[in-house]
Amino acid sequence: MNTTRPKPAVAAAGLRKTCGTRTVLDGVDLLVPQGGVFCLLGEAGAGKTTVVRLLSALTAPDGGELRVAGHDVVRAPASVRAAVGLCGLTAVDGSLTVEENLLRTADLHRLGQDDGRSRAADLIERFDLVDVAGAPAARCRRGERRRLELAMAVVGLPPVLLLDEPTAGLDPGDRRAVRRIVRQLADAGVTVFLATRSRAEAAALADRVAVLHGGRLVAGGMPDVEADPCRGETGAMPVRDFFAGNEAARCAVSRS
Ligand SMILES: Nc1ncnc2c1ncn2[C@@H]1O[C@H](COP(=O)(O)OP(=O)(O)OP(=O)(O)O)[C@@H](O)[C@H]1O
Repeated sequence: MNTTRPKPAVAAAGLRKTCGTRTVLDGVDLLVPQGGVFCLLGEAGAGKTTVVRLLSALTAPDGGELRVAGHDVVRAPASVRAAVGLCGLTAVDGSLTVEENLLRTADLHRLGQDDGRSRAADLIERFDLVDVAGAPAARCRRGERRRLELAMAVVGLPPVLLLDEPTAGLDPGDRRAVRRIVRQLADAGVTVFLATRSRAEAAALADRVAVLHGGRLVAGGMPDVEADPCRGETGAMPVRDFFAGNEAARCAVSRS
């Protein structure tokens, strides 16, 4: 019998980050298992983007431990960067077509010409970009551009995908399309770590939720979505019993 437990996608212990004299993250512990969608929920300024930047090894912690896909962000930042996809990290070049942007990203991941082409074609199909594949990215609508950014983030087949407010600024139809893609990626085995201010977003997508408030985690667990027939269909539903009995968490998200 194989008793080896799969490594968590993210393991943080006592994570601290300061900016000047300001403590932005104050001892954050996180354990994100492989697979599924993990939502980090919190109001503006809670520290979500800082967590995402630490997870992608774009910045280093000032204290605590952080491993992503089994790699230590301080000792092995290059391995962490290779293991994560970060939406928006590779900038879309508006003068290139949608397809060319994907091929360029595939090239950055050293996929090789044939693999790059088939990966780009697959993503264009699956992310509903067929109609704009040959158009300059600058002409894409906002929702198409967001789907392109998502596709570019997963060209290299990262085991962990980091998303910071992936549906912000999108209209409801485009929001649903992005959520559908996020769900498909998670169902295909990608661990999605999604930072959001929106309880509706967390309720629509999350398998697990942690609530960040003032740089500290104040709640975590599984949303009560099974009882909610609207899951994934609407951005406006109340999140019933989402943080039952946890007043701190309710306060933390009351303005989101
Ligand atoms: N480089 C920096 N220098 C000074 N303060 C910073 C810096 N980066 C972040 N902060 C502060 O740290 C806090 C957390 O910022 P962060 O962007 O991580 O929050 P957030 O939860 O992502 O917020 P939002 O939802 O508005 O994006 C904020 O108060 C922000 O002003």
